[in-house]
Amino acid sequence: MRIDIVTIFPSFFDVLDLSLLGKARQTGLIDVRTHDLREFTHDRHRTVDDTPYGGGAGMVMKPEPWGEALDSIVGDAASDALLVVPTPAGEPFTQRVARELAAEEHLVFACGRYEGIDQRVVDHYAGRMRVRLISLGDYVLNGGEVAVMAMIEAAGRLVPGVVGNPESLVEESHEDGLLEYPSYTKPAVWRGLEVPPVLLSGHHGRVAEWRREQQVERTRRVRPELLPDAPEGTEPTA
Ligand SMILES: CN1CCCC[C@@H]1Cn1ccc2ccc(-c3n[nH]c(N)c3C#N)cc21
Repeated sequence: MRIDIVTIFPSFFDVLDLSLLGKARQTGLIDVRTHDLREFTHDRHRTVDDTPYGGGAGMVMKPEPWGEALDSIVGDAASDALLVVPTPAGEPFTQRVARELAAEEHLVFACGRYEGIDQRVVDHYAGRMRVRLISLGDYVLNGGEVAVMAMIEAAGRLVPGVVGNPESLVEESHEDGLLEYPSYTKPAVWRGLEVPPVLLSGHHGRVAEWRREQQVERTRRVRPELLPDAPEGTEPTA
């Protein structure tokens, strides 16, 4: 998988050199390239924003630098790459969307700032490649970088070979539609708190049954709307 990120804060993504994704980069499983949008400006001040047509507060990101930056990545014709634009106005980012991104050969992320990117950028590239507007959640960030970091981590870890033990991906929250069960490790008693005895029983069947029950109970308490039989409009009971 190749990932290109266009941003005015390229160093924000230096952290991707660490941990699992760092190893995936070193082994060539994931090729991550950052591009400084200001490198595609031509004025002395390296301007990337301007006042909004129609008035209003804030600034809007100019289309010209974006066009030059994205053309430098996908060329000036049709492309099989997927352009992902993080925005509060996008489709919700879920584990299903993470799986869809993980299946892509080439992802291009456009990190906006200010009030966002001139709409014509999305409209222009929608004519030559697939474009998805995706929201990290129902709250407002100052730009797309945090969202892109989360999307890259959530999708990158699903790329075959990135996580050592693929089995560990199966029993995670949201992977099977339910929240994950509680986990414990040594010591068996800590500050008077004991590990649930079934986990010390060595009976794999009972452990599996207990873990499933914990998943359902936790999901019903915290995110009942995720339960397969949840009626429309279900609210958390926690
Ligand atoms: C604050 N400012 C005026 C209101 C509109 C947003 C703008 C800031 N901003 C600029 C580019 C940009 C991209 C993503 C997000 C974003 N916020 N919340 C999410 N779940 C996001 C995603 N994914 C925010 C962004």
